[in-house]
Amino acid sequence: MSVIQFPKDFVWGAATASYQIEGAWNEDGKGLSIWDVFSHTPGKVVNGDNGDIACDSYHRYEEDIALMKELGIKAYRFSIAWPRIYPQGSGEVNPKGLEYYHRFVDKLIENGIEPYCTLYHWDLPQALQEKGGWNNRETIDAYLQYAETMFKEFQGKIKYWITFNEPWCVSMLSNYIGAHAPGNQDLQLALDVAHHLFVAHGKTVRMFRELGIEGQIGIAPNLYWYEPYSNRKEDVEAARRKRAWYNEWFLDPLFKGSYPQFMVDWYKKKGAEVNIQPGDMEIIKEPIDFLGINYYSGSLARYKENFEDFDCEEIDEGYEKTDIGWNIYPEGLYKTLTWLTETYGPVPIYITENGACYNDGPVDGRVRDQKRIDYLQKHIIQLNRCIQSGVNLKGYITWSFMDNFEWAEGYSKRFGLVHVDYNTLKRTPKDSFYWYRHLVRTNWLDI
Ligand SMILES: OC[C@H]1NNC[C@@H](O)[C@@H]1O
Repeated sequence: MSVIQFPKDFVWGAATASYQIEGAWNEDGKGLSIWDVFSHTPGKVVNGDNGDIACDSYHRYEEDIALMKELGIKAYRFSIAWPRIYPQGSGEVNPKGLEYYHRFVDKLIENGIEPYCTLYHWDLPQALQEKGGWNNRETIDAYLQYAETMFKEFQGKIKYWITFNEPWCVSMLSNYIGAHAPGNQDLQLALDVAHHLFVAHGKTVRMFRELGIEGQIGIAPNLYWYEPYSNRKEDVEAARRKRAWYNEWFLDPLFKGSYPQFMVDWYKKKGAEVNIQPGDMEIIKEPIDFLGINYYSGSLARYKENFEDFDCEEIDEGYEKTDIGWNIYPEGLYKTLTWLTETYGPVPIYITENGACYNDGPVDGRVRDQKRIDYLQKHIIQLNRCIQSGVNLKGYITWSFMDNFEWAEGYSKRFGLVHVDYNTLKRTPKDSFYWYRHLVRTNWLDI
C-alpha cells in the first residue's frame, strides 16, 4: 500500500444544479424554464420524467446541508435558477427567489461550507427562449442584468462564481445534436449560441471586475480526451478534430481570443461559420481567475470518411463502462489537464465535475457502490499525477452530491454519493459517501 497526499489547501467538494435537484418548478413566483417546457414535452425525457419535484431540495435544503456537513466537504457547487430571480428573464426581480437563495447560502456558510455558484446551468427562462434564446444577442444583455443582480445581492457571501456550465452542452448538445433543451438541430445555430455564450461570459467577467466584486470568477467547460487509433495521419487528424469539437473550440476563445482555424475551416466546409461582431473576441478573452473542468470520459478515434460530424468514429477498445455507457478513462484526465496547461499556461484549475453513473440501490439500508469508489479513486490518483506534473490544480468537486434529474435520461441514471428514493425522497449515503468523507478528512488516499 502507498499513500497519496494532497496539498493542505486542496479544496474537496461536491456539486449539483438547480433544475436537477430543487423541484418547486412553479413555486414562489418562479417563471418557466426551457427545461420545464422540454421535460413536459412527451418523448423528450426517459420515462416522461421531469424536474417538477426532483429531490425537492427547494424545501429540504437544510437536510441536504446537514449531510454535506457530515460529508465534511469544504465547497459545495450549486447553480441558481435564473427564472426564480427573473421569472420573465429580465425586468421585475422576484423577491422570493432572492430570499430562497439567501437562506440557502446563509445555511451553507453557517456550516462552514464555501458556496461555489454557477450562474447558468441550463435552465434559461422560457420567456427569453420565446425571443430566440441564446440565438438572440439580446439574451446577452438579460444575462448581464441577472449576473449583476446576483453579484450585488450576494457580495461577500458568494466568492466563487462560474458564468456558464458546459458551453458545449448548451450549444452543441442542445442546438445541434438536439438531445437537450431547447432541442434544435442546426450547426449554424449551435455555433452562434456558443459565440453568444462566450460574449456573455466575457462581458460578465469585465463587469465583475468593474464592480469590484470580492471573489473569483471562471467558467466550466466539459472536456474529453481522444487518442488516435493508430499513428496513421488520418487517425491522428481525426482524433485532433474530435478533441477540438469539445476542447479547443471552447478554450481557444477564452485564452487566445480566436477560434481554432482548422476547425473554422472544417465548419465552413459544413456550411457554417461564426458570426463575429467587431470587439467580440477581445471581450471573450477577458482574463478569468480559474477554470472549472468537467471531465468524465474519452476514447480512441479512427478516421472514417463521411462518418458523423468529423469523419471520425470512436473505437471501443474494451474500455470498462459506467451505467450510462461512458468509457472509464482516467488517464484521459491526466492527458487533458497536462495538454491544457501546456497549451494555455498555468491557469488555476478546479475539477468542477467528475463522477460516475452507477444505479446501485439500498440493500438492507446500505448502498454498496464499490464501482463508484473505484472510478473516483482512479481519477483522483490521476489528479495527483497532474499536480506532480505542474498542473495548477486547486480542488476537486465531484459530481454529484446526490442522485438527481439526469436531463434527457431522467431519474434512470444515478451519479450521487447520496442515494435518493424518488418515491419517498429519503436520502441514503452510499458507501462512496463514507469513502469520500475519509479522503476529505485526511486529504490523502491509500492506494
Ligand atoms: O451527465 C452528468 C453531468 N454532466 N455535466 C452536467 C451535469 O448537469 C450532468 O448531470
